[in-house]
Amino acid sequence: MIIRPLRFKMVAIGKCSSIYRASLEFDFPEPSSGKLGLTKLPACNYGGKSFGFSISGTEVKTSFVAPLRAIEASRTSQVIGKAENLQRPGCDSDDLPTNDCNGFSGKGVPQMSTIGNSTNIVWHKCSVEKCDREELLQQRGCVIWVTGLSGSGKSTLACALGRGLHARGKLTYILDGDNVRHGLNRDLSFKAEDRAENIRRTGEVAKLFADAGVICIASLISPYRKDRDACRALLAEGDFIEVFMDVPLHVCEARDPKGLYKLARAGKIKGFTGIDDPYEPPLTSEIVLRQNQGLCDSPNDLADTVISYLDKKGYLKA
Ligand SMILES: Nc1ncnc2c1ncn2[C@@H]1O[C@H](COP(=O)(O)OS(=O)(=O)O)[C@@H](OP(=O)(O)O)[C@H]1O
Ligand SMILES: Nc1ncnc2c1ncn2[C@@H]1O[C@H](COP(=O)(O)OP(=O)(O)O)[C@@H](O)[C@H]1O
Repeated sequence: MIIRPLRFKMVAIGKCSSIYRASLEFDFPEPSSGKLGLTKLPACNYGGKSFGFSISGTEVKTSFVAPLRAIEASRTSQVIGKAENLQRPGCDSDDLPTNDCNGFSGKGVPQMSTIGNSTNIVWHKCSVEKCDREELLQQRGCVIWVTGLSGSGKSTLACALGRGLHARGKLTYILDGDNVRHGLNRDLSFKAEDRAENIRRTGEVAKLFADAGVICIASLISPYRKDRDACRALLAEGDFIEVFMDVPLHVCEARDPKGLYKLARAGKIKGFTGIDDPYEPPLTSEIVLRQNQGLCDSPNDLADTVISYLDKKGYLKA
């Protein structure tokens, strides 16, 4: 196995003055077998099998198996509220889309909606839908939302998970808090309302990836329960899988790979999560990854836990 060095470069992006572009990778030794190998990192306190976890949550619906309908038709419909309220013609039944190519059904004027500041908008629906994309990809789109303190191992898990799923032929995409703040969210700071907007935007993007059929891995501190729950509410039941990196503050602070805790303790960074800004731990995560007796599993073992969950819930097939 090859472990590439962990590299961090501190940069100032928009209002964020101390975020890092992270680059870390673990190469898995057994890609052909599709089985993850154990990774033991020197200088990391892994301790073999002693990282505990628990899995909870309700059974997800069975996957849609409708054939791909490459029909050049489209339709419009009004959509308000949660994704589970969306009509899914062509997915859950043999109904074909009934609207014509101009996007109107001929049954009257389409209903307009007002969403936020957008007035007079109409949802435009296409006949190639999520289930069709999932059929192509042979997987089910979902969002794995990794939350935890800075230094708890979110990015490391996200990378290990991305590699593990990639080795199994699954399409993933990582939305890492640090990285998303380099572009889409470069205008946001770390004050509460900006963190909320950071989570909201990332949640919406993650939802689009899931709709594309991709297994989207979002790794952000996402310290406020309300914001995480709002992201959950964007997705259909079961499609939002919250992974809580339940690593105590003193462990994260001891790791301090970017030196941020040190700066926060010295008062040089204000409003740092866990120091002088709150972190609200999840109450009902699907997966909790926690240390046991001060030791934890390797990132690959942790990724295996998540992959087993996805497999059990049917996300690794269409
Ligand atoms: N004030 C403050 N509080 C917490 N974190 C800070 C802060 N300032 C900069 N950083 C760096 O930004 C990374 C967290 O970004 P996120 O987008 O995940 O944060 S949040 O979800 O909006 O709270 C976080 O990266 P991770 O260590 O990967 O979590 C930090 O490196
Ligand atoms: N399972 C683990 N056990 C021990 N150390 C880990 C583990 N996962 C990550 N680390 C180390 O902890 C530090 C923080 O990891 P990172 O993934 O950057 O956390 P986060 O993204 O939550 O800030 C890094 O030095 C990393 O090597």
